[in-house]
Amino acid sequence: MISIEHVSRRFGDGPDAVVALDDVSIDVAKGQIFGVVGQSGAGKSTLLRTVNALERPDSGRVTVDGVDVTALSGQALRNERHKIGMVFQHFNLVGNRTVAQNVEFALEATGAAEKDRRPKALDMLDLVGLAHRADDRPGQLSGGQRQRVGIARALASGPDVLLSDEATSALDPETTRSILELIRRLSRELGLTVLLITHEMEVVKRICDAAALMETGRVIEQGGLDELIRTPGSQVAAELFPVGEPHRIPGHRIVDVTYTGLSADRPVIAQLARDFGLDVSILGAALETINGHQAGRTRLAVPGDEHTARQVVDSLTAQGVTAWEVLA
Ligand SMILES: Nc1ncnc2c1ncn2[C@@H]1O[C@H](COP(=O)(O)OP(=O)(O)OP(=O)(O)O)[C@@H](O)[C@H]1O
Repeated sequence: MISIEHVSRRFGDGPDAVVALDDVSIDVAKGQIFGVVGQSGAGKSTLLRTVNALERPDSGRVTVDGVDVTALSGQALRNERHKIGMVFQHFNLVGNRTVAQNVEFALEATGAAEKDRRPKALDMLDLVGLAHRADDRPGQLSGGQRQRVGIARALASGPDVLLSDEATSALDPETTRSILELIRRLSRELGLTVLLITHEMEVVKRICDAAALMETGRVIEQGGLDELIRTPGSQVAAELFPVGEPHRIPGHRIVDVTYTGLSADRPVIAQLARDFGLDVSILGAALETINGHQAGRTRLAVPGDEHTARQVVDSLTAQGVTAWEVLA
């Protein structure tokens, strides 16, 4: 649905030039919630802005539902933007207009007839649970409620794609959770494709189907969340499961075990002790609910040598979990 192909963008010239995007390629499937995560300055905002053509890449292209947005301008671009809703960190609502009027603005931009705007705005507000606040001003609402209005406004033009620029960064943890749940519900109900940028792993963990990690303009790793958490050495997985940096222990090998889905409920470590008679110690463990499913990682110290570690990894793999030796 969204295809970012070899996109590069540089700001400035000469020694002061900043490479904000360096050969970035990302594919977001229809209906998927895709998170781009990274530190400040990684290039996330610039990337998001290339998708609705607020930013032009120096090279590469972006297509949305098969349309090359990098090649559009004028009315064609404005029409295309109606298919792409945008949610902002600071909501960007107009303070001296009512909640309903804020949503109506978005409808006006699409050319909707005046008589249809208010009923449609109320429908949108109903979708986000705020129809009863239609005639209040944004200043009378909480941060979470304002973001709900921001979402209603973004959806008013009936977009296929929702771009979210740190939509929950200004909100407290509980409100963040409710906004993320709303985005996930709307994505599922409306078949919306969501591309969100965030610096918070919590956001990735809660709603993303897939994610990309960016660092200084480059994508360091990307993939489905299930796949990333089973990839040895994945930085996304290391942040999702905070079991710490591994340390060598004399006479032991260090093995990480990752459980997803059904394997999360199986007593695989007890089985290991029975099969090999090994006195395995647990150095760390993290259990998380990732996109609604339970997943976990356990770090083991296995007494023995490389050969023992290999046998343990093979046995764990045969039991349907993902295991690998760290610091091998
Ligand atoms: N219009 C611009 N002119 C010059 N430099 C820019 C411009 N926009 C972005 N940059 C630079 O490009 C790099 C990437 O910025 P970008 O805002 O995309 O990162 P980010 O990951 O979204 O960061 P943050 O989370 O802080 O918003 C930064 O070094 C930034 O200073």
